[in-house]
Amino acid sequence: MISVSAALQLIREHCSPLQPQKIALKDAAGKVLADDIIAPIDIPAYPQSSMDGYAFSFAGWKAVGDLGLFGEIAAGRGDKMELPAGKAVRIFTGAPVPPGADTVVMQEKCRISDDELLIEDPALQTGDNVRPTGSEISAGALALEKGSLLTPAAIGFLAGIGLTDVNIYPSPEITIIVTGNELQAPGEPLSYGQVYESNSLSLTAALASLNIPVKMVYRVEDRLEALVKILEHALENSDMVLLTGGISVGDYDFTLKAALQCGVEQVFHKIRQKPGKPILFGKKGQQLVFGLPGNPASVLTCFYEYVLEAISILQSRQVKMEKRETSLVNGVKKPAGITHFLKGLYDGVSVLSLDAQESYKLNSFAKANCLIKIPEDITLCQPGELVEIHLLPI
Ligand SMILES: Nc1nc2c(c(=O)[nH]1)N[C@H]1C(S)=C(S)[C@@H](COP(=O)(O)OP(=O)(O)OC[C@H]3O[C@@H](n4cnc5c(N)ncnc54)[C@H](O)[C@@H]3O)O[C@H]1N2
Ligand code: MOO
Repeated sequence: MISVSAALQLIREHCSPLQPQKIALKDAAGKVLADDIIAPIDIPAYPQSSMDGYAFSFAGWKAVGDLGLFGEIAAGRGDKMELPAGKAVRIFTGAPVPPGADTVVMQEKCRISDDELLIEDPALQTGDNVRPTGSEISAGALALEKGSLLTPAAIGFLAGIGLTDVNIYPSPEITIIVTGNELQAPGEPLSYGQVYESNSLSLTAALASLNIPVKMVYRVEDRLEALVKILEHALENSDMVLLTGGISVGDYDFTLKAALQCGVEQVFHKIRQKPGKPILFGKKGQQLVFGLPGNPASVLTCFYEYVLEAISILQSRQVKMEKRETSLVNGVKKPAGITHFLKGLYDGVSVLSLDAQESYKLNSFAKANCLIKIPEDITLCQPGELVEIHLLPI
């Protein structure tokens, strides 16, 4: 059995980023940029009016007073007009401000009299209501850094500088295998000795919150040959396989055996922690295998504490939980030599360790917003003591 920190270190040593892929920008929402993006052109590409009104030379206006009118420029006008001195041109939002003009007055702040523009905007200054060329971004400047998350705004920004595709770190292809003869699908009647299968749903939901679709979910009975067959198939098609159940010492626990039989190299098995003690982490080539202990709270705790660490590396993005120090509302006791991860409720000031911490219960986990980490050597935490919490990414 190894410590929590040794397990995390081994995960870091055995994971590496997935190969970047070029994809269409329209499909890139939620992905992570694998390259710096340099703006290919100035945006705006021309001085652009930000108002409906009139464009003119500010210095010219100050010199001559009222301005004569000279045509109009609507957004999208492609021919470049030159504005004669002493003139103002009718202009609309988004339209190019022509050479010879440097300022736009809003139409609400001027009036036309005898074909002349009378500007009634005492606060107006040179350059007002004009978006200068390159003022969003100039050609050659860093538009978005490698590692940035492609949010809707980031996608719009990159489209706005003319990009059609981007290099991203792909989402890992993840297959879930749940094991157990006792598992019954929710919605079906529950016979004696059966439990409703929930691990694949909680894991799928946890991955969905990271924008990672699950490639496939398999349900396998407690039979070595059956598990080997499915695991072999999953390994051929996945970057990561998450198994749940069958990783302890029972006669029907076949996860470790099946993994070894499939050529998976065991990196570690068992961490000095509760819940989730018998977790397995292994590797076959570049493919990662987590054998998560079947108890539903063990599955999720191990997912948050360890699988997130691996996904962060595969995708070159931080999806790990935010850590904070805060004071504990209620005291907790535990034996030495084992790290505990307790379901907690953090209100921004202090954290309450919830009831129902057993690993077969999700009742308290369903209400928790963090895990409280009580280190190996601590046996007693008094109310008011500082503890480390890991905020759940929910
Ligand atoms: N003699 C020992 N027994 C056990 C030990 C031990 O050290 N010595 N460790 C215990 C600990 S700690 C854990 S954690 C569990 C892990 O067991 P497995 O990974 O082999 O999991 P299973 O036995 O298959 O299942 C455990 C539990 O979870 C329920 N389960 C399983 N899969 C699902 C699912 N998909 N959805 C909902 N519930 C599921 C299953 O019915 C069991 O109740 O081992 C202890 N035993
Ligand atoms: O390590 Mo287990 O998850 O406590 O029941």
